[in-house]
Amino acid sequence: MMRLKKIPLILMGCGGVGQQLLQHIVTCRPLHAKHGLHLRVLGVCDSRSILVTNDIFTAELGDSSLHAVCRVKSSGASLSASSDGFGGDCQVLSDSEAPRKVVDIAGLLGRSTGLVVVDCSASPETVEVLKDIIDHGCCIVLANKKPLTTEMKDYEKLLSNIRRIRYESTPTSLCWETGYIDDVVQVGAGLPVISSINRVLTSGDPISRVVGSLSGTLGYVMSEVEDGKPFSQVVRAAKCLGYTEPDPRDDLSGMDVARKALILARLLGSQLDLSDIKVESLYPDEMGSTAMSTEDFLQDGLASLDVGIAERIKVAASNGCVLRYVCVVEEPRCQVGLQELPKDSPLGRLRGSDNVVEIYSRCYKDSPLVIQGAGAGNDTTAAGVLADIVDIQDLFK
Ligand SMILES: NC(=O)C1=CN([C@@H]2O[C@H](COP(=O)(O)OP(=O)(O)OC[C@H]3O[C@@H](n4cnc5c(N)ncnc54)[C@H](OP(=O)(O)O)[C@@H]3O)[C@@H](O)[C@H]2O)C=CC1
Ligand SMILES: N[C@@H](CC=O)C(=O)O
Repeated sequence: MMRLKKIPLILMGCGGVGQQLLQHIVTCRPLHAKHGLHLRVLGVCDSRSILVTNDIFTAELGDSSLHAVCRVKSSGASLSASSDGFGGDCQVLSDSEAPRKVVDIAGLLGRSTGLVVVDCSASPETVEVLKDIIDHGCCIVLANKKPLTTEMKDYEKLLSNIRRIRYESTPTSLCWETGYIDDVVQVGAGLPVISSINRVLTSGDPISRVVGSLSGTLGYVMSEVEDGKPFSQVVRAAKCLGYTEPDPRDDLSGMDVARKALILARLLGSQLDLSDIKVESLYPDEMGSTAMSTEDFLQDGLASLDVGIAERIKVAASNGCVLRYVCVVEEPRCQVGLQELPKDSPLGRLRGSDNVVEIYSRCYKDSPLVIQGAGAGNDTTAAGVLADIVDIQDLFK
């Protein structure tokens, strides 16, 4: 019988994307087994706790425990509130014990069996854990953009020891690996953005400009409002479809796109910080997170934006154009905001939550390298994250 290669894994963040990832892992068991692979989930964290197997060396959370995690989290409860329902050989640790446990496990497994820590949270706080665990030689796979878009020194730390980066996604789902076995780093998931950028760069072809529509939410919102639907209604629909960030203001403020732009700019060698990026917000400061809750924003605030957005779209249409939220990375400039674009341009033709990225270089000067495809959604994102994990299997014995 074929020996299964086992990849130990801890998941941080078990919301829309994290739950879908657990479901994909369970569903893909037979497929992975056929390829001699088994993903051994040792622990799952939410914002307050970790559910972890009692024996990290030989045991794992069984599939019935993973299903139970999904049931608990989709009901909105905390893992810590449901400690009895996960089966026998595991425990729930809460508060500061949870991140400490992840780092402890990384210390025990990083340089023996290896360990992948997957960040499917939307939290800026995980960066501290991630910096510690890469020191232990672990791999990290990120759906969360925040760890790569904090201070430059954090970014440099996370990318220390990089020999290779691959990126296969909406520029969001990233896979990192450092220090383990081969000092290799990979980034990846669905659309081949970073791997394409890297191929261009390593061939000595300097990239002068990257332009794209990188928000599934804003792409969907703009094309639906063009079709006559109210802005507030389509933003709520985008949230239900799993396109938006947990607080959709992260999308509507342009900050989520700015983070993607920053990841691309840093990949091209720029030393920019988030505050250096010119960002256009689609709502006023008075509707920010310090002024109102997400629920109030969705229920009451959003509707006040309907008329203004519809008017801007009408003006664009009268010029034969559509509105697209565009990201431009062109040293020393990096900016994100709405632009009026011809309907038949690559960005103007985009519909729904698709993303498109155009890469301009010496070789791709007049005719850019164009990468396009589905840009948001829990299923697509989780599938990309899973592909990233499987992609680094050669780093495990
Ligand atoms: N949806 C999409 O199309 C895409 C999403 N992404 C990214 O995926 C990430 C997850 O998105 P989504 O699933 O929608 O978000 P959710 O808000 O649904 O889930 C976030 C999860 O992270 C947990 N969490 C919060 N803080 C921490 C922490 N410090 N440590 C561990 N876990 C924590 C939350 O816990 P609790 O349940 O206790 O609140 C929750 O389980 C985001 O960063 C997003 O940008 C990337 C590409 C596409
Ligand atoms: N909220 C994001 C999800 C992926 O990063 C988007 O809409 O693109």
